[in-house]
Amino acid sequence: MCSDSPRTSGGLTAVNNVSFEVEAGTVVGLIGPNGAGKTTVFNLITAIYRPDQGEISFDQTSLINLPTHRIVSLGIARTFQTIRLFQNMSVLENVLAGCHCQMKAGVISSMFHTPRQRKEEGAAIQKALKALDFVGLRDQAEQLSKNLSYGNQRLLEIARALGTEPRLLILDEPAGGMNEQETALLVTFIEKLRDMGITVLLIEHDMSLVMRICEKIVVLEYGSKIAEGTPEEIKRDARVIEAYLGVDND
Ligand SMILES: Nc1ncnc2c1ncn2[C@@H]1O[C@H](COP(=O)(O)OP(=O)(O)OP(=O)(O)O)[C@@H](O)[C@H]1O
Repeated sequence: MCSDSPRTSGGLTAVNNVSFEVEAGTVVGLIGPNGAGKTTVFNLITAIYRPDQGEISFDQTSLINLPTHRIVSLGIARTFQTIRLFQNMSVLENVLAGCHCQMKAGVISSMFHTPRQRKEEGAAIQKALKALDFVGLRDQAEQLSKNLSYGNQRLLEIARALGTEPRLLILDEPAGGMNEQETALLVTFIEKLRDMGITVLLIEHDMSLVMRICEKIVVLEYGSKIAEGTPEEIKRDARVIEAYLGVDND
């Protein structure tokens, strides 16, 4: 995947000339001070925003001009910085909502609840339960989402993304609001995802997490890329140190 895309919003160029690649099967971190343009990059990849120019591609397929549901069906799923769950729906229903955008049965099939429709629904439930199992929430499948702890709601968002069977999982501050124990568990999940061959691109302010699990880190400041490299290279990079000077990195 690479991107090279100015994105102007109300006169502000949020992201300018940012270009990087995410190698399949790796965990890559996108970091930078608040307002650096990290979420904007995610919104560009997932077609929430459109770049004014540049290219964003996934496995040699251009994502420019594709609608979000097509991007999901290519194998890209994401979570959001602010939790976006259907709070009054069950845990399972939330994951199914993600799976549904991949179902192929047409309107007629859905109206008459044909065998094809029933078969697809059964497969979606199995996929959803598998995703819940992965994040340890299967036992709570029937709970209302709003009754989950904050950390578990974040894990549910990951399960919902996994329900679409992505090849690339994009996580926006997955450890945000998690306690130490929940963060440690999250790290094991991300490592497991990588071992399963799922590529992970994440934004995270928890630097110890980023340094521990990312093979590569891309650093943004004021909408531009200021560094890219291994955790060791990034820790030593003078521009990165300067960008973070005075910022609490813990
Ligand atoms: N829809 C929008 N309209 C106007 N300005 C926007 C919009 N989206 C983002 N911005 C601005 O673009 C800049 C980059 O925002 P973005 O959310 O991408 O930063 P970020 O690096 O993800 O920040 P944080 O770490 O605080 O989440 C900021 O100055 C932000 O205020």
